[in-house]
Amino acid sequence: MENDIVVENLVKRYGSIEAVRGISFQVRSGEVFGFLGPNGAGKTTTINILATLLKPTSGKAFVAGYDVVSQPAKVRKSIGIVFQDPSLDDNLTGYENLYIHGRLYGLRGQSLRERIEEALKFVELWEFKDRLVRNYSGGMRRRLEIARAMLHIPRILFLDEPTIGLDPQTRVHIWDYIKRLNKEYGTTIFLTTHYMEEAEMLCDRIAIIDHGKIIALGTAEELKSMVSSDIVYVKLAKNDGEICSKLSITGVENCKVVESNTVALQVKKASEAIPAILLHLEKLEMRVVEVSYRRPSLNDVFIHLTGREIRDSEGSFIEIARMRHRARMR
Ligand SMILES: Nc1ncnc2c1ncn2[C@@H]1O[C@H](COP(=O)(O)OP(=O)(O)OP(=O)(O)O)[C@@H](O)[C@H]1O
Repeated sequence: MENDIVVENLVKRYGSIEAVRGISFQVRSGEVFGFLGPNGAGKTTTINILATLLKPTSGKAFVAGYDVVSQPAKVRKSIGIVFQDPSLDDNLTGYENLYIHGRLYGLRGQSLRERIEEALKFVELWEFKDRLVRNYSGGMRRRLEIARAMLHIPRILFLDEPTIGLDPQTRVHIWDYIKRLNKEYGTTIFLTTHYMEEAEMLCDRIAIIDHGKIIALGTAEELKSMVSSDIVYVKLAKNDGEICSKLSITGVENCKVVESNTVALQVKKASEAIPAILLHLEKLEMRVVEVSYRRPSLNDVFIHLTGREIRDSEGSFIEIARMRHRARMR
């Protein structure tokens, strides 16, 4: 299968800070590929190098077959990019924003008008085309940015944290546009995110990045199989301070009280462990109110690999700080 992005031993230093520390990976043509990692992991730096906005310190990167350092113009013709920070002109209408962008890409006349109409209809903004962008909501702006990035039908689309700061409902809509873009236009998509569910929902393959290094790469299922445990939740009718010691039976690898009456048990295979756990509790005459289990999440994979969490709570705190900063800059 053809590769649309090839990265070999890429390094980027900002003075003494090594933001990207020798990463290598390939993105296949037609694939949705995600970089998942916490803030400061080096995701934006990588995307900026691939989009020719930043020069690498060393290593090689090829996008659509072109070298990002020696053939930047050819790379730029093949790509679209949606930046993490807003980059629309607030004082123009949605239509005008796309028109200017299209002219910059050499589109004009009837074909430009047709492309704008198609792109605005794709993201369901056609009826708002004459409204000033300053009166668009956060979700509408993101959609307009996607429309702008797809205007020249790029072979590869880069999305840097495509749903950062958006509410969950709008986030799901944006995911839908990204999936459709990939399916209907065959666009190869490279996106960065620190939302695990976003990586899981959208990406064919995911590279987990931390401190400038790729620490794991594969499909969500492959990554999750690195953590070979399920988590079983057992809710008891009564609180029991000794519950974990009572449940130290064969097959239970770890036990944690998560709520007063509920324990989380780490087991190899939930389907095999649950009957044994229930039988054991019955013998102890402890009444069970509820049993559920979950497969490991990408967050469990990150914890397994780094000992830390890709904390969404921390992410949202940083997002709020960033949005405030942006608002002040406007
Ligand atoms: N222009 C710069 N000068 C100095 N350091 C930088 C610069 N840009 C990024 N860094 C540092 O490089 C590291 C990687 O940053 P980068 O923005 O690529 O990470 P990220 O994973 O995209 O995180 P975020 O989502 O917060 O942007 C961080 O330690 C950051 O502080």
